[in-house]
Parts: sequence; C-alpha cells; structure tokens
Amino acid sequence: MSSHRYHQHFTVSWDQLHRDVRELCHRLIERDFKGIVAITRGGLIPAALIARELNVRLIDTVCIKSYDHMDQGGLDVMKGVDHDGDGWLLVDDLVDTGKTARKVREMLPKAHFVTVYAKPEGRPLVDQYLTEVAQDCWIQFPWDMGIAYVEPLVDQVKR
Ligand SMILES: O=P(O)(O)OC[C@H]1O[C@H](OP(=O)(O)OP(=O)(O)O)[C@H](O)[C@@H]1O
Ligand SMILES: Nc1nc2[nH]cnc2c(=O)[nH]1
Ligand SMILES: [Mg+2]
Repeated sequence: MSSHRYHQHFTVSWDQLHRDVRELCHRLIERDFKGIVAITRGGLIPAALIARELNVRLIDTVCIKSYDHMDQGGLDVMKGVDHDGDGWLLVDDLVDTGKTARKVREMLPKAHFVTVYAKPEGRPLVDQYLTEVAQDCWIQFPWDMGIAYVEPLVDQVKR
C-alpha cells in the first residue's frame, strides 16, 4: 500500500501531543501497571510521558517496523518480550490499518493497549485511545518536522 491512501494531513505539535498524552493519562490513572511496553519507535515518546505521569519506572520495548514514510511494507519484528503482557501497559503513538497492533496483540495478548490517535480500521484493536482521526489522514508528528521560513503571502501569490 502507498501514500495514495492519504488525502489530508493532521499536524500535531509538541504542545498538542503533550496535552493529548496527559489527557490519556487522566483516563489511566485508576489502573496499576507493572510496567510499560513501548512499540518503537513511535510509541517511545508517548511511553516516556505516560511513565512520568503514572510514576512507572519499568519500561520495555517491542521493536517493530511497518512503514517507510507513507509506504507500508512487511512487518519486521526486531525484538519481542518474554511475557504475555499481563498487568502491563502497551503504548503506541497511533493505530492506522491495525496491522502493527494485530501483531503486537498476538505477542502480548493480556496487555492493556493504548494509543494517542486511532483511525477507524485499527480502532477495534486497541483498548483505549484519545483522538480519532480519519482513515485518509496522515498524522504528521513533531519529531518528523522542523521550523522553516515561510514567504509572505504577497510574494507567494504575486511573484
Ligand atoms: O496500524 P498500522 O497501519 O500498522 O500503522 C501504525 C504503525 O505505523 C507507525 O509505525 P512505523 O512502522 O512507521 O514505525 P515507527 O514507529 O518507527 O515510525 C506507527 O508508529 C504505528 O506503530
Ligand atoms: N507519522 C505517521 N505514521 C504512520 N504510520 C501509519 N500511519 C501513520 C500516520 O498517519 N502518520
Ligand atoms: Mg510505530
């Protein structure tokens, strides 16, 4: 599958991401977790922020790659964990088609799985998420962006 499926962009700033993760933490505060499993790489930053809010120190990773920028390839699992996820919080930044989530759920069937953003196809695979985003929308994360100069409108339009 390729970038042709994305027709809109949803740009998330660092501030927005931080606010969203904190809101997700409000919904997790009543639960106790043995630790957090972050799905690399996208799950690492939300996992660090959640660990701070919930005072969790034990953090593990499932290392998996599915996309090369907007192009979806085969799943490459580089590292798993040696338990079934019982009592653990499993964290990713987003669920899109659900392919990554399905694979990781097989590996950790008992974990409580959360993402910050969820698209409709992947939504049924997570236990909790904060914000739903349209299926044809590419979520642009702050770690993939930089600050750039923008020409004044008059120069863009009239030159
Ligand atoms: O629901 P899916 O269609 O499987 O897509 C979701 C996955 O895609 C992205 O990871 P990616 O493979 O791009 O790797 P990264 O986290 O290292 O950026 C994202 O972080 C999710 O893990
Ligand atoms: N950054 C980013 N990675 C993805 N991987 C799968 N879907 C997406 C998306 O919408 N944004
Ligand atoms: Mg990922």
